[in-house]
Amino acid sequence: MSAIDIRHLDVWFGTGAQRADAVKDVSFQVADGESFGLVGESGSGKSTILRAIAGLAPTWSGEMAVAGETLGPSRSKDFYRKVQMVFQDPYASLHPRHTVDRVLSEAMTLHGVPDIDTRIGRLLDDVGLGAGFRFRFPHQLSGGQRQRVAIARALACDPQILLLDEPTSALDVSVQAEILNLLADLRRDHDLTYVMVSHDLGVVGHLCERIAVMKEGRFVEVLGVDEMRLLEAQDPYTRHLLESSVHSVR
Ligand SMILES: Nc1ncnc2c1ncn2[C@@H]1O[C@H](COP(=O)(O)OP(=O)(O)OP(=O)(O)O)[C@@H](O)[C@H]1O
Repeated sequence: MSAIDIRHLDVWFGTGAQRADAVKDVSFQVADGESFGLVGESGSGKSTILRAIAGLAPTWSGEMAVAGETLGPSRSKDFYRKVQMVFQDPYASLHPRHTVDRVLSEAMTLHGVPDIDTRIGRLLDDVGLGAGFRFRFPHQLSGGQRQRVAIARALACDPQILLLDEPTSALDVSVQAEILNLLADLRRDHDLTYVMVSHDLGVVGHLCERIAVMKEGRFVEVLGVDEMRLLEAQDPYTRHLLESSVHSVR
């Protein structure tokens, strides 16, 4: 069974004359352990797809089956253990007055994870920080270290799927590659499935096996990362996108 199976997804905001159709008739499947990328220009609907999966888009239609659950208007508590989101901006996604210890223990307490103490140490090792970071506050961390904490929080309850929304675009270029390598290692070591949004074809090419190119709410084309590297796109819009970022995809 696919980790993610989405059919004919429409997502819209507002009603009547105010209605904005953000995602239009999008279908895709992501296999267990696969990494699937969403790319396209700003406003094309990439983040809205992640938000719809996570239950953060109020109005949608179509069918979504994710982590073994057929999704309706609400999500089960266990869904939020199995499916975790990592956001672009670790500055905004961490509470400024909560220590790393508190950030990591809160979700585990909520989901009844046993032996939280030992687990926090292991999580900090897994994301390359180590126990010395346990009682630090976000303002005592660099941008890359904060994103490592956000990733550790996402991993805390042993999820199956990570929804990654531009996870490196707020970081210095020198740090971006470190975080991408970390995400690649974690996927392998924790048997994770990823859906990742990025503006940057190089980033997606580094981490994903397949990518969907989006424009104005629709999928223009889904292609494998090898086709992407060889610039073998069928659709003119995809070809234009690839050719304009040829240095980053090869
Ligand atoms: N809460 C909202 N209310 C109204 N319109 C919204 C809302 N969120 C998103 N939209 C609209 O939905 C469309 C898709 O937005 P979305 O953020 O998914 O695009 P994106 O491809 O992720 O863009 P970016 O790369 O800039 O984040 C845009 O036209 C956006 O203005």
